[in-house]
Formats: sequence, C-alpha cells, structure tokens
Amino acid sequence: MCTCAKSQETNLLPTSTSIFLPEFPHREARPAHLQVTGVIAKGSFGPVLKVKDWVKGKTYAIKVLPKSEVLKHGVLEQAKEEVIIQRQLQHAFVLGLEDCWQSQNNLFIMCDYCRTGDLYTYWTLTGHFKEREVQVIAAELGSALGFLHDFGIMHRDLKMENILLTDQGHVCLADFGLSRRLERGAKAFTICGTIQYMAPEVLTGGPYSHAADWWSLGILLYTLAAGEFPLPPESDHSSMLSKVTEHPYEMPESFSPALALLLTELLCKTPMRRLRCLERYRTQRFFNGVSFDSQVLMKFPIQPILELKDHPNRLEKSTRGLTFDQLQNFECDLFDPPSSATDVSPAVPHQH
Ligand SMILES: Nc1ncnc2c1ncn2[C@@H]1O[C@H](COP(=O)(O)OP(=O)(O)OP(=O)(O)O)[C@@H](O)[C@H]1O
Repeated sequence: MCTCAKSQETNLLPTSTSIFLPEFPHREARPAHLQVTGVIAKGSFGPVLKVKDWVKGKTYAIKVLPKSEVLKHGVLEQAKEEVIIQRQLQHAFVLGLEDCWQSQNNLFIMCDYCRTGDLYTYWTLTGHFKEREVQVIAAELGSALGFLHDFGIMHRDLKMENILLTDQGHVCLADFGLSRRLERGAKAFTICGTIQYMAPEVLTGGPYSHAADWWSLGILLYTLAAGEFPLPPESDHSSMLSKVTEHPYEMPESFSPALALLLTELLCKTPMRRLRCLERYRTQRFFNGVSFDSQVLMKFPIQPILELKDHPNRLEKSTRGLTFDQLQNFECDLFDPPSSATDVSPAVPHQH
C-alpha cells in the first residue's frame, strides 16, 4: 500500500524531476538547517558551496549541478552514476557521500568538507614535493585506487584537482563525475579524463580498463616529485597521443632509483605490462618500510598538508576567483547567498 502511494506520488512529479529519481530524492522544502557560508570552487557545471549544518554542527561541501546543464551536456546517467558509486565507497582515503537530493532546478551532492583544499593548490604553492611526502601520498592514493578497483570502479579522472587534503593531514580521492562501474577484464571506449593524465590507450579511444587509472597515478606522482608534467598539454587528443607515443618518459636525475623504477612501471605504454594492481604496487622498493594499512597510515599525517591549512594564499587559489557576488546570478533554489562576501560565519544559527 505504501509503495503504491509512493509510485502515485512519483507519477505526479514533472519529468524534469522524475528522470533524476530515485538517485536524487526530490525535496521541495528548503533545508532550513543548512546555510551556505562560502564558495569553495567553480565546478564544470555549477559551484561547489561551503555549507554549515546547524543540526550536526558540521561543515559540508555541496556540489550544485543545474539540471539544465546536466541535460544540455547529456550527462544524466553519469550524474546518477556519480552518486551511486560514491554512496558505496567507505575508505579512509576516498571521499564518501553524505547526502544527495534535487530541487526544482538543481541536483545537490553533499560531502564532508576538506578545508585545506586540493592537491593542485598545494602543488602550485610548494612547487615540488620531497620524496618522503611523495611516498606517503603514493601509498594513500594507491590504497584508495586498489579499493576502488576491487569494487569494479574505474575513477577515470585521477588528477591533482580531484585529490582533496583533509584537516588530519591526509589525501582523499574525490570527484566521481566520470567514474564508471567496470568488471575486471571488461573494457571501456569513451575518451574521457584530463588530457595530460590520459593513458595512451584512452587517447586512442580504447579499449581500455582499470590499468588507465594507474597510468594517471604515474603522471600525478611524477609531477609532484619533478615539479612539472612530463609533457605539456596538447590542444587535442590525437596530437597528445603522438606526443605520448614518442616520449621516452625518462626519469629526472634528481629522482631516487626506487622512485624512477616505480614511475617507469606505472608509465609503461603497454597496459598489459603496466604495473596495474595494488599487490604489485605495494611491494615496490620505493615503499620499503611503508605500511599500506589505512589505520597505520592515518596515524602519520603528512606534515606540510597540516601546515597548509594556515597558508595565506591557500583560499585565494582554491576558490579560483568565484565569489558570492557571482553566485547572485546563479539560480540556486535552495539557498539564499548572503550579500557580497566570500566567506561568512553567522553569529546566530537559523531557527528550525
Ligand atoms: N568536499 C570538498 N571539500 C573541499 N573542496 C572541495 C570538495 N569537493 C570539491 N571541492 C573543490 O571543488 C573543486 C571542484 O569539485 P569537483 O571536481 O567535484 O567538481 P566538478 O564539477 O567535477 O569540477 P571539475 O570538472 O573541475 O573537476 C575541486 O577541485 C576542489 O577544489
């Protein structure tokens, strides 16, 4: 009886709402216990907002996806896939999903807020990383990737901007907007991701599989340690493919032999010969003495990440210039952005 009433209710909803069900439950009322207190970043389709939950006393990040943009870009199924995937994932170094819903005009994806920002911001501020830091970041990200792949999920957009830094001094894999469920051994064909991180088999249009994520991790770790990408970006996939195919991926002399060996294995152009599973990754000489047990890793924060919280340029870099003023033009039908401010902390919580 209850199910019947529910399906009648669904039938009454407009198509612009029902097509996003059941992944994004419809909520008509404004969530009075949530208050926007800042703008974190400008995502591809809409802003990422900083929000205070006055009931839980916690701060969250909410990614706002305008339905019109989702439909215009034909990414309805991908938006649903993003929350289906993120809901399943509970791992120390993976950003989990707190809640998601839809209003008349927008989809909302709510996650824990990582106030230190993302790894890209950190990299642009510090230039390059010491090998000891690369080692811990590599262990945390490798264990996150192995966990994802065991679930049959390919991330497909591993890059510094999608690695968040936690208040506890660790990294956290985020943004499952391009992720896909893919059984081990199965292949994908869509060219997607960020051009500088794309494996050669992705640039050719596939077939590719989980091994492509390990290539992206190799590019990321190389870039952290070297302070620059192995190759600059090209304007299109085919020129990038030519560059990647020709490039020898020789390691800078400044790299230790153990790091050079790890990266050579990850940046192997033949996916079948590439280092592409956690079991082999963790036994690399570069990780001698490093535990891959999440609980052990959690006990040892990456010190510079802890220090970054107080870096004066961090916020300016990570908001990428988006302010509340610009948000006024954005129809965000659940929130009233406070008047011109980039970050507000209200003295009096909303009544509810
Ligand atoms: N939970 C969070 N805590 C702190 N910052 C976040 C959080 N989620 C996202 N961000 C910031 O917002 C940026 C964009 O978020 P996200 O990548 O999820 O959006 P997107 O629309 O997929 O954008 P893009 O196409 O640039 O990846 C991230 O690079 C990060 O700086």
